[in-house]
Amino acid sequence: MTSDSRTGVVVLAAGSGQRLGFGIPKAQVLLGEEPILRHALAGVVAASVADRIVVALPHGEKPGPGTLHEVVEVFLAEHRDAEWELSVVEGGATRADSVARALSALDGVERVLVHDAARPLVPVQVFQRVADALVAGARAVIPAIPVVDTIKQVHTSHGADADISPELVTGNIARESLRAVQTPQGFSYAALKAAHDDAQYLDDKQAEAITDDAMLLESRGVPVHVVAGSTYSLKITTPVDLILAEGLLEGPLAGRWMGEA
Ligand SMILES: Nc1ccn([C@@H]2O[C@H](COP(=O)(O)OP(=O)(O)OP(=O)(O)O)[C@@H](O)[C@H]2O)c(=O)n1
Ligand SMILES: C[C@](O)(CO)[C@H](O)COP(=O)(O)O
Repeated sequence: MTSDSRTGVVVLAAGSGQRLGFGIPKAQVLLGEEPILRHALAGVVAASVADRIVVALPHGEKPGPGTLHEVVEVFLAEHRDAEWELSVVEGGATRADSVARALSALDGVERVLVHDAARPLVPVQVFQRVADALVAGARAVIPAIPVVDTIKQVHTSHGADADISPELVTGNIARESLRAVQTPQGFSYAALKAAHDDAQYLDDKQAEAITDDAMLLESRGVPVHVVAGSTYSLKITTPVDLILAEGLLEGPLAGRWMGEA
């Protein structure tokens, strides 16, 4: 445990996985031989940062064989003697709704990590870097990695050029200061809860623009600290991500790779 005060971890598994396209909730899709959610829970537990874990499951899912509820029940049964507590909540219509519902079930913790089950291979070191930064005093901390591609700004071309291609370049953005942001994102519980409570009053367009939790804190003037993420923390969004994740599960290039995950 990183500290003696209580840390909660929210595991978001309530998404439908439209872009993955398996016709079942994404967290239920097998990665190797186990559902994505099971990998995510194993990662959280291996990092030893959680006193309490709350898993957001798809809205309307009833417990039963072949469900994510069952994945959680089996995981719990295998960790009967664990020191952490684990509970489930029904997720909401959007990621932010699911976070808000899970936060309500975590009242009493001092710090909270919000993690996408869709990032099932996050190394324990990343969880620990985030948790350690919170213990060191950060109210908000996110893991991120440098952007490797050249980044250009484009505009949808409506002129004659639209016959040639659908977009025109309007500028370049220096990538040195850009970061691709991952989860788990860590927060003071009180700060994140207050931000989510206020976010209820955003209109649909504003709510749609909020794609991570840190944005809510940034808009309230809370400094958001960045720690090193990992290429292993990729988000499974489309089928190619699942192929990449299965490759990572098999191991780092069969021993030929000498880098840090
Ligand atoms: N209503 C929602 C929507 C998303 N999520 C979670 O938020 C994370 C990031 O979402 P994303 O990758 O976009 O997942 P989906 O919403 O399932 O994907 P899609 O948009 O392709 O349907 C995932 O772990 C997902 O389960 C959630 O808990 N509740
Ligand atoms: C929170 C997140 O994982 C950070 O990269 C990401 O923004 C969530 O992705 P979504 O597809 O927009 O839900």
